[in-house]
Amino acid sequence: MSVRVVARIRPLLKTEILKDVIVDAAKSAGETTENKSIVRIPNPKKESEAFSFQFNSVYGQEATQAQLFDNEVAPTVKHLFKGYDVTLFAYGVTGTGKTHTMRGGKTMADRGVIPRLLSSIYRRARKVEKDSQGETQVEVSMSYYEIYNDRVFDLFEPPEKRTPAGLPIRDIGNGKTQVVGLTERPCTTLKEFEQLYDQANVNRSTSATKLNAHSSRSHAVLCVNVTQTTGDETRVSTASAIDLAGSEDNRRTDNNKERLVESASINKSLFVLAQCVEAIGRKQTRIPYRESKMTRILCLGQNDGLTVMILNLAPVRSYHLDTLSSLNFANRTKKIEVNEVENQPFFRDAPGKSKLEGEKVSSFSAPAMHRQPLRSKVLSQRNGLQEVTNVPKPIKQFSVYSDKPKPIPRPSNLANISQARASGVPIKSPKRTSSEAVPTVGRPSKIFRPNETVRPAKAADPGLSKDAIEALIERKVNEALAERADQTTVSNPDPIADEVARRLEALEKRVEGQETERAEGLQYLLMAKQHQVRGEDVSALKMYQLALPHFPGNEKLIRKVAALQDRIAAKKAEKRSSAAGGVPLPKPVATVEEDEPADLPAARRKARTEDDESFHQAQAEPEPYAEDDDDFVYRPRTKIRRPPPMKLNRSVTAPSLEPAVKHSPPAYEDDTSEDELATELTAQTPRTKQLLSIINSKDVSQIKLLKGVGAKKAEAIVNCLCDLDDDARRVTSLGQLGKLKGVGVKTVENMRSGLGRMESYKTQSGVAFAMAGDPQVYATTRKIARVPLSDYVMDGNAHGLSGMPSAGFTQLVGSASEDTTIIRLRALCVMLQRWQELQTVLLHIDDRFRFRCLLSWFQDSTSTKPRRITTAAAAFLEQHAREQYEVLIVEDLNLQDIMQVREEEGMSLTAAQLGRVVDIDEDMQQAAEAIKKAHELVEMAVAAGLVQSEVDGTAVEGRNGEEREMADVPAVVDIDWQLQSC
Ligand SMILES: Nc1ncnc2c1ncn2[C@@H]1O[C@H](COP(=O)(O)OP(=O)(O)OP(=O)(O)O)[C@@H](O)[C@H]1O
Repeated sequence: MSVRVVARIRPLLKTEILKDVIVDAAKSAGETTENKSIVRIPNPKKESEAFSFQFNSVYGQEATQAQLFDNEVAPTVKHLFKGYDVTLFAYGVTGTGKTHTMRGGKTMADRGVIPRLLSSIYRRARKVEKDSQGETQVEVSMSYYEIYNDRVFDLFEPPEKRTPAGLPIRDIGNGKTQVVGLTERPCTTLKEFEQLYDQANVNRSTSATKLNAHSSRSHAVLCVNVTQTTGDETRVSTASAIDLAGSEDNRRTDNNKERLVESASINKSLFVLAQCVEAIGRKQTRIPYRESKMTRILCLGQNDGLTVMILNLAPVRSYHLDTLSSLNFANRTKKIEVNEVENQPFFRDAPGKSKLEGEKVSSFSAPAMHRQPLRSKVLSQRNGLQEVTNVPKPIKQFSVYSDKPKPIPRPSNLANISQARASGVPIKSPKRTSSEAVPTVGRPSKIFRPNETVRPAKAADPGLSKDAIEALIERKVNEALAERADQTTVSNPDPIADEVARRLEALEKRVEGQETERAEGLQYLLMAKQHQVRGEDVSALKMYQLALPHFPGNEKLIRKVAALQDRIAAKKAEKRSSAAGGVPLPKPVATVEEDEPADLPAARRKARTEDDESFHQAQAEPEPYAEDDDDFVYRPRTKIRRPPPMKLNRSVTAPSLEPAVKHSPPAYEDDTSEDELATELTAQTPRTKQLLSIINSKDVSQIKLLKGVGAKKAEAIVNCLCDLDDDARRVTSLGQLGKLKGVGVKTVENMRSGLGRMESYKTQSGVAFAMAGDPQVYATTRKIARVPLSDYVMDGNAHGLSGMPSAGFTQLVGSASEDTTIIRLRALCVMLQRWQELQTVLLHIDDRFRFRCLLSWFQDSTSTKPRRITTAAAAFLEQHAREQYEVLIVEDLNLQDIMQVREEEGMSLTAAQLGRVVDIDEDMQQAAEAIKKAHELVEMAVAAGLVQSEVDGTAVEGRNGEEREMADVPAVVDIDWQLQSC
């Protein structure tokens, strides 16, 4: 079933006047009832013409809250009680009435969808209980959180209690995600709900903007869990009501810096949502839902349920283009097919079936957000869907009518587009040319993202990629076989086979289960630490206890828990005795961290506050949950403080081989053990892991490819490893590696720096980290940029560079001068290297003039910049400009030039040319084969050990591990060289 899309046109506000109204609701031809299903809006280029968009229902200005609820939401409640999940979400530009629709006002008539929904749920719950004569019991609980600046915050927690990094989300398999550490509140009556809901809404981030006095600055997600229990059978279903923040055009909002930051984040997430919807519409295999927390969490209709999208529209001219853009989005959304799958009841005693039990185990009181990513409909598991299909069926095909219908020439190329535009024919969903084809044919920004069939999505496998697992298993088998071959007596071959089987089993178990468990444990640890820093010992203890099962038998952790328990007990006793006027008890020796006494001298308290703040800040910077929660790495405090810029490079990306504690004297006695604990428990970085696995492969041909290691040294290393005792034949840390004969600290650093320098993009935030291993490039870039480093390393946002444009963008690209803009962009381009991030930056350029100069700069093939980015950026700018500034494209841009560049570069791509010529051609179908072949060859080259694949698969290092020029890292590096090698 498709997502049900209903549009609602809000009434005029006091500041708006009737003559500005341009949007209205109309009946579709042949409609006999009062129902309206068409939104009409004039063509911005030709007012006499109107576009008509058809949806499931359309509510005009006069529509009441009750009408909307009764017609669109009330019918879903009975399905909720049948076990289907229901998702309702409001989408629209800022100030169009989303919050009014979802939350509404305080009077009975003004109440929005959410209070009405709850009221309806309670009513139905009572009915179900009554009808079953008390045999069925219904419990209602809820969780409520917001996604603010791409971080998840529990709205039941006051803002001052929030951790800057927000709550982590993690994948829990099957494409579902879970918000870890979310509060779930039972609410038995409507009154109780209202209290909780109102209280939580106070915590929601709202601010006044020019377009809305109470603008929501976050996406708010309310999950209402309905649990029906009949005897041993329990059925849980969830209604999610989502009030998305509205996109906003910053030229109209006059936003200040803080609002701009929020706005950037909102716009980005909505853009990603649009991309997801588009990707689904195009049936692409890769849906970019991981690029924003909102899309990661949200799925339209939780995919397995009913989904209603309420499209909020403003009726007036000032929103004209925004309204068109929303209508186009809704148009695409409507075509998304979702599965309607009933949540199966489970039986309390049946092990492994309990959804509730599962939740209890996996997330302490955490109501899980079980959602799936946006995806195309696969196969419906049509369990008892009869009821659901009774919901009024959406109209199958969305159509746009024009009052004066004209044949719309489908532009086959850019010239046609110009023609079409010149003739005034609307192009609502402009056909992308090459830029569109990029994702379709798997022109991934990370070119070594393996072929789906070869190496499935990394996301599903937080610890090791499937290839790595395969390789590991193969290596294990080989090791075992080699050991067997080494044996002089083959007296007992069976035990060896058993041994291999056991080891493989253990390995599989570790890879499949324990890696995930460990990541979860680490998350608890991090949260514990955060609580502890805030002096919340009880919560910290709870987190440590939750972490315990993930690190069974870890003595330090056990000691930590015991110390905290002692300390809490001592505190209680102290409180009691001071309440009784007695002498305070002495504190236990094994305290973890001193609580801040009330009478602490002000200066000291300040120092500590600052310390804590910097800690929080430091935590927020590398964003341990950032971007890819699966690759979670708990970074001990000593390592994530931001050192001065130049030194930062070395200290962060090239971790010293010395123990972490040496770097920073512990503030408290126990902090040392904290860090040691963390060090002990944490995995090495992916780069270190990769290095160690190469060393442990004992494969001379692989080892000799490491930077600074020739054939001789490689042999020496392997000999040295083979000389070790059986047990110690593996190197498990950089320290151990450095101690091998002939390998010093410097060699290790060399080896490591030769591997995947792009790694820093993935795990750290900010451009500074991108510059990490290479101070020279960093210095040059700074020089080019002529802006202070601080502008680049702004706020350590979860998505690294995506934080940068939001916070520092106005300084960077906001300059009025064309030259400065380009110089800065050039610097950014050199630094970013990754299309994804650059795209985010470009998105913030909503100015015709800059669009034009940027586009021409990107098209200028003589300037030094990565070709991959150049072509992609040019295509992107074109596309974006086309949507936003159609006229600009037609009038101002030299399309012939673009065509020529493409023709020269892209038309006859071959695998061998890919190294130099990348991307964007008019006919990607042709190129697709070549690209696919090239990828396969690269895979082969990597597998054959001829080249080293980077950790995150972004680029490939040369044979000698030498660094590529920063400005010259194309999507496929030296493919022709690799081909020769192959
Ligand atoms: N159907 C309606 N009837 C009466 N007033 C409405 C209606 N819809 C919206 N409004 C008014 O319009 C203004 C903006 O609405 P609202 O705050 O709900 O917009 P929004 O889309 O949630 O904006 P943002 O995305 O900025 O949060 C408010 O003053 C609200 O009361």
